[in-house]
Amino acid sequence: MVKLENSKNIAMSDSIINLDHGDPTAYEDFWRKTGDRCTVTIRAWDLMSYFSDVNYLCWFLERELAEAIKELHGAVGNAATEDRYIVVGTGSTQLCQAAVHALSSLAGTQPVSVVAAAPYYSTYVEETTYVRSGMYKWEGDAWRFDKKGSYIELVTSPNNPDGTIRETVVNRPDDDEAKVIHDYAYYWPHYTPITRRQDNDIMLFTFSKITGHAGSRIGWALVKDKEVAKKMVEYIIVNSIGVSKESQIRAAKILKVLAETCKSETESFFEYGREMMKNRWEKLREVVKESDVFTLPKYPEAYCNFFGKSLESYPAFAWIGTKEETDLVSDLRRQKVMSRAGERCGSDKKHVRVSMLSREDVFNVFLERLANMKLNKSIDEH
Ligand SMILES: Cc1ncc(COP(=O)(O)O)c(C=O)c1O
Repeated sequence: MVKLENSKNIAMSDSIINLDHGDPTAYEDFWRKTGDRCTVTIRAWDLMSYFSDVNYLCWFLERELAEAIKELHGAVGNAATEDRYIVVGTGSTQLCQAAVHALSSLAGTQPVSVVAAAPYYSTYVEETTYVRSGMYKWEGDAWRFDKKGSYIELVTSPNNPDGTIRETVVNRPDDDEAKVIHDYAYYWPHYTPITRRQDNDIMLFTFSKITGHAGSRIGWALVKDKEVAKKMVEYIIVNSIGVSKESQIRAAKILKVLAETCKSETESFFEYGREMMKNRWEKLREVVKESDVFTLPKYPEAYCNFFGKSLESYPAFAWIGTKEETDLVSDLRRQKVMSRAGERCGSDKKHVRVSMLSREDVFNVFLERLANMKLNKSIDEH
C-alpha cells in the first residue's frame, strides 16, 4: 500500500482542488530559498519608454532578457539561438497567436488550416477560433488532416497533455505551404531528457513552465525567417504595443540566476525540479498501480545531454485514463478534483489531464482522493 503523506492543510481535506489549469506553483519553495538573489529594484523613473535601448528587430525586447535567454539555452543545450530573431511575448500564448498570424498572412492562399495531433493542448483551439479570423482556420486533429492547401502544424514536444515526444505528423515536405510551429514549453531538463539541440524555424518557449513564474507572463520565440519575425512583432504591436518591461527585467534576472545554478552541484534548479517531479510521478504511479482502474502513459528512458545520463520523463501533466466506460472528469469532480476533460484535448471521456505542478499539499490531497476513488469502487463491488 502506498504511504500517502497527510496533507499539512487539514482545511483542504474538504475543499475543491483545481488541477485543471497548469498553475506552476510547485517551485515556490526553491525560489523562496534564494532570498534576495533574484530581487529586482525598479525605480519610478526606470523603464518608462515603449522602446528598448537596443536596435533589435523586436524593438521592445530588453537587452538583459535577450542575453539571459541566449545564456540559458547555451547552458541547457536545448535550442539553437544563433542566426535567429528573438521575439518576446506576453506569455507564449500571445506568441503562438502571433506566429499563426504571421505564417497565415505570408501564405499564398487563405484560410490556412491549423492542426495539432490529438491529444493536443486545448488552448490552441481557443487561440485559433476566438477572433474568427478569415486568414486561418482550426482544422483539429493533425492525424486526420487530409485537406489540400496551406497548413500550419502545431507540434508540442514534450506534449501537453500526454507528455510524449512529438514530431510533425502531416509531413508534406515538398509543399512550400506546409509550416510548423514548435512549442517547446516543456523541453527542459526537469521534465524530459534533453536529447538534442533543437533547430527548427519557429520555436516557442515560456518562462511560466521553466521556473514557475507564470504571473510574469513572459514567453519568447526563436525565429529563423526575418519576414516571419517582423510579422510576429507587428501582431504584438497591434495587440499590446510591446511587452511589460518590468516583467522582462524580472524574468531576465531569474533566468540569469537559473543559468548560474546549472553550473552548481548543490543548488541546481533543474536537479531540484527533476527530483520533485520524479517523487510525484513515483507516488502517482503507485496509486494508479494499486487502483487497477486507472492508466498512465509509459515513457522511454533517453540519454540526457544536460545531466549526462539516461533518464525518464516526468511530464508537467498526468494524462490519466480509465479502463472503465466512464466520464472521468465528472468522476473526479465528485471527489472535488477539477481536471481537464480529454474531449477538450481532442481525445475522449475516458481521459483527463491533471496538473503535476501544484503546491505539495494540494498534490498530496489529490493522491488521497484518487486512491479513495479506487476504495469507493471496491466498496461498491462488495
Ligand atoms: C504547451 C503550452 N504552450 C504554451 C503555454 C502557455 O504559456 P504562457 O504562460 O507563456 O502563455 C502552455 C501553458 O500551459 C502550454 O502548456
